[in-house]
Amino acid sequence: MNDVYLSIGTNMGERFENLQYAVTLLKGKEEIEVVHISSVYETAAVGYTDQADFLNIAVHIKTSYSSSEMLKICQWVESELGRVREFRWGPRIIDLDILLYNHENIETESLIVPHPRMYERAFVLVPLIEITSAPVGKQLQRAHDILQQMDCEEEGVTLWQASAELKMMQSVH
Ligand SMILES: Nc1ncnc2c1ncn2[C@@H]1O[C@H](COP(=O)(O)OP(=O)(O)OP(=O)(O)O)[C@@H](O)[C@H]1O
Ligand SMILES: Nc1nc2c(c(=O)[nH]1)N=C(CO)CN2
Repeated sequence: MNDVYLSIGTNMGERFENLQYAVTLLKGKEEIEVVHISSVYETAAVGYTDQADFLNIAVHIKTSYSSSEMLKICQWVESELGRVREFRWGPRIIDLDILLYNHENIETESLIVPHPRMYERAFVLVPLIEITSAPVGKQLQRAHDILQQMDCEEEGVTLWQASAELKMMQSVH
């Protein structure tokens, strides 16, 4: 089984329901076990800043899918929620990014892992580190070290809901 960390973000429509639906779709796949879901964080938009705040979570899954299959699953979830690609870093009903796939470094035309911008994004690092009690491996240790230097409030990341409802959806409660 492969250990995979995903980042999920949304800033359109019913944001919490969007997160719930995305996790439900992942859980519905026989090849995916949802091990941990972070609390929900409200985060100021990064990149293109003239848009609504996001809700962000990180999810740890175990899966037999390869990394390229996992990318397809993420894109399938996005399309099931009706995501329309408008412009880079623009508003979105849902966005699933693969942060880490085991300890692998992957670089293909369609997939780069670790996610190339994850280490500069507090909205990724805060939920990610929350669900990794011991940062095992170089990549998580780096995420942990960078986060220690960040001022989360200044970065616009605040706890929105330590969501029991979402936590109920993970296999370890
Ligand atoms: N680790 C990754 N996770 C998800 N998509 C990736 C990854 N690496 C490369 N991609 C590619 O990035 C493409 C664009 O993704 P997307 O439109 O979600 O970008 P974005 O979310 O707007 O920006 P960002 O990549 O900065 O998060 C996808 O079609 C996918 O092939
Ligand atoms: N706060 C926040 N900002 C973003 C996000 C996101 O999920 N949260 N996703 C982006 C593209 O991946 C660009 N900017």
